[in-house]
Amino acid sequence: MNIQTIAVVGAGVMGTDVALDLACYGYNVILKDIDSEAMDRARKKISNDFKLVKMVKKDVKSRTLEDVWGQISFTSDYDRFGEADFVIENITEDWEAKRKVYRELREVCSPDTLYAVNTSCISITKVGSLMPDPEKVIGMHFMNPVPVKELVEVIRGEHTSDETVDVSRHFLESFKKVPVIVNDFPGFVTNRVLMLTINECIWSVQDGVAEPADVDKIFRLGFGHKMGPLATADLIGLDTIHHSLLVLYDSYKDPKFRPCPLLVKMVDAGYLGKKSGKGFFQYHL
Ligand SMILES: NC(=O)c1ccc[n+]([C@@H]2O[C@H](COP(=O)([O-])OP(=O)(O)OC[C@H]3O[C@@H](n4cnc5c(N)ncnc54)[C@H](O)[C@@H]3O)[C@@H](O)[C@H]2O)c1
Repeated sequence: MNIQTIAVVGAGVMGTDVALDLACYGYNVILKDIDSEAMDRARKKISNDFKLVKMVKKDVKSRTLEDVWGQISFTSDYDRFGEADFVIENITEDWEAKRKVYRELREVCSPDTLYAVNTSCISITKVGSLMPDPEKVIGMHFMNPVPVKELVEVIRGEHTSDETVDVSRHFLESFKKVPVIVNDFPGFVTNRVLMLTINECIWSVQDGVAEPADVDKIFRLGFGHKMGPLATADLIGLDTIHHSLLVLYDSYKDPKFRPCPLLVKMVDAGYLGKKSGKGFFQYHL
């Protein structure tokens, strides 16, 4: 299958960087969001993150920011989705929101289009059940920040075909990703473990065991992590952590996944982490 045009749905933290990464490797990208402010932030993020890409990725050194703008078209509608070989969906981690989008996508895309769900915890099988051809639906859990992280956790839904897995693997390798294929279970491997760790660290802060900086220092110096769990939570977005824990809690019906009240309070207060300028730590926007 010759993949040239990728429709990226959702221009938030992940979708924007997915679009940038693909554009750096010459793919035609249609980047869609329903929020005009998100689009403005996406343009700014692409300009900023492109500098990072140039520093860390030797194979795209000859690319310019003008090249990148030439590869990405920004849109708030589905007009060009019929051209998409692959859709990579990165909207908010919320089942009802995702359900609505897939209902729309099935009306506007070609029958040959493949669908990659970028989700932290939502079942790929459940997303597949929304589509006429669930064999063409696969999970692609990209790591943040996308252009510098090679790993992609690829999730095979119950009905995902071997062909979709093979095409996805080759597609990801074409822009220097390293896919690891796992089976579909809520949270997969990464977030089943990571969300629990982050949540437990937040409980430790709430219980007054340690300040956020010390919690993270323990993980960095004690366990050799490059980044502590609370800085990771800020990078991911505390709203996304909250949504992910709710999905895990609902899926396993296990109280160990209940979101810590301090997390809920911070989300209610608009302290979403790096994207809002304040989370467990402070950031310049
Ligand atoms: N943030 C991370 O580190 C991370 C890592 C891996 C996977 N994920 C997953 O990726 C997905 C996106 O996460 P994010 O952090 O980019 O979220 P985000 O909140 O930063 O961005 C989501 C974007 O989706 C847009 N959106 C919502 N409904 C839409 C619709 N119907 N059509 C088009 N756009 C719509 C919003 O306007 C927003 O710009 C989530 O499912 C999340 O769990 C996030």
